[in-house]
Amino acid sequence: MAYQHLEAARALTLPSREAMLQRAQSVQQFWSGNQELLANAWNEWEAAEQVDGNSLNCSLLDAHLRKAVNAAWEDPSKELDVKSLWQQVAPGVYTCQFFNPEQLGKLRAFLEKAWDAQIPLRPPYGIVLNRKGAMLDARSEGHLAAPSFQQFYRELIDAYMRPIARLLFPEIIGYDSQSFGFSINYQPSTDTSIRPHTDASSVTLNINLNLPTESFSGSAVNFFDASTGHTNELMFTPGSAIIHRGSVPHAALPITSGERTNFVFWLFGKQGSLPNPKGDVQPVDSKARWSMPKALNDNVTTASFPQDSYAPF
Ligand SMILES: O=C(O)CCC(=O)C(=O)O
Ligand SMILES: [Fe+2]
Repeated sequence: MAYQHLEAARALTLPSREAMLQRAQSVQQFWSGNQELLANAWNEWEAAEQVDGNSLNCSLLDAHLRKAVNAAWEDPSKELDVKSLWQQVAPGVYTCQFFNPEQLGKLRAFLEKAWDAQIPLRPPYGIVLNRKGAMLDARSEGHLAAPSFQQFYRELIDAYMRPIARLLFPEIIGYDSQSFGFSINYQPSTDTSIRPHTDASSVTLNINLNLPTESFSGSAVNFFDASTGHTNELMFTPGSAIIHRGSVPHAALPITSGERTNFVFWLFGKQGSLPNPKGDVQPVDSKARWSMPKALNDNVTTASFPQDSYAPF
């Protein structure tokens, strides 16, 4: 059999939604017991589907952001050009155009294809179990382990999210070595909203993946400003991103038509550690912010950013 792992993975029976919601032990056993099989299956899937390993790359990003980030990696003294692309919309909350909407079709096509691969993917528990979402980070069992996706995900986290987060939220330095990620999808008939909560992250990057042709109504994200009592209601547009301190309370309002698909990425410190809200912030220079794991393509572990296996959910 040419693709024996792929076939074996497709023959698995996914635990029921009820069992997942109850966090039954059999569910945990399913994901941990099949971890290696699933990783092999995703490898074979890329070969079987002739997935172009280079189709997911930074040309999908907004050109202004990509250019400014590349320039800052070359010369960290240019980092303010990155910062100026992010607009503060509430305390601890910034927005920016992240993906180029015209390019997003490539990413969405890949994700749809992966969704249709019939390889079990673990949906994110988060606040509620999201039916059409997937775990993305290699620390998460049942994650989207397709190698080309993992390479792209690492680049988004290591080349973009971490230095941007350090620029906007200096207190996260030292609490940003670990990454976490999942996708979410809202539809009026399935998962519609998320109640108010804070994230177990030092910083969260939430990126919309809707195509320009995919409109939706409702589904604003509310951010609560404890100092004023104000609620700031933000709407995603195709490819736009919100980056916020994990500690800022937020909620997603019910979606009333269409669909919304997002990537949600978290950073935190070793074993889930988070910055002390009252702690002193150590001043660091721009070079330290734009210091990079040695090899971006080196799946997870790098000398400067060793990953642990702690997962918040
Ligand atoms: O609806 C959103 O985009 C926010 C999602 C969120 O806050 C979460 O998954 O923790
Ligand atoms: Fe959240």
